Amino acid sequence: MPHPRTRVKICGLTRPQDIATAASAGADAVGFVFYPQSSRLLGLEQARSLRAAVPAFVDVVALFVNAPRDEVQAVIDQVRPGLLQFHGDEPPEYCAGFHHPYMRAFRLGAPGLDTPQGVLAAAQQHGAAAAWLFDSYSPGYGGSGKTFDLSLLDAVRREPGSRPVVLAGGLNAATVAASIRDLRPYAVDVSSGVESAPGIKSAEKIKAFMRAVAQGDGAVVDKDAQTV
Ligand SMILES: O=C(O)c1ccccc1NCC(=O)[C@H](O)[C@H](O)COP(=O)(O)O
Repeated sequence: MPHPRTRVKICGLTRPQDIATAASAGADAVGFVFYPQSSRLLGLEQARSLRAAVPAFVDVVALFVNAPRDEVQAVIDQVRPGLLQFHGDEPPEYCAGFHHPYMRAFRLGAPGLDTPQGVLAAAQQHGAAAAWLFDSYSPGYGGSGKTFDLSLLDAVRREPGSRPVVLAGGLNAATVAASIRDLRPYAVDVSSGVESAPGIKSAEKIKAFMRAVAQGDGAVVDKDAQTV
């Protein structure tokens, strides 16, 4: 059975032309960052305007870090993301409380997330999530371009009840195909690796990244179709 196509989310978009490039290159989702300390931060009006530039069949993911509930709700109401991404220390009840599909991010290498069993235990608390996103630990929470040791996902990969795995953290066109071959994630997520400057995406890097994902998918066609 063929390996299902790896989905791609491109995160941290701030310009309509980058959304157009991502969509025409085949990205499945674009990420809008609502973390005030981020260089990719969007205001509500800017996000509404960018949302209007997202074509049909491309999902919008709204990313938060420990945000007040009313800020998340305002984005849900006004930007209409298909998926929320919680990238901080949000507990399960908070994440589920919006009654909106969400993805919980885990920053691997942080205390408690530095062993495969610790990672699995943390992720299993979020069994209601639509997906689990695994990123590298960085003091600034995410979008750092840092990688993590993939063996930290060993217990998650062996666990039959796992949620779909989104691989993030330092991916780029030179590395993503090998990561797909090794891990076979449901989706990959990239930000820094397709940028020319923070928040400014490079059309060439986006296209190269999408080509490399297709190469990674092609390399696993004849193997066991199991994905995480
Ligand atoms: O992009 C940010 O500035 C950001 C800030 C706070 C939390 C998360 C953030 N970004 C997350 C992402 O862009 C991706 O989900 C992921 O971390 C991949 O980033 P990168 O390593 O830069 O490819």
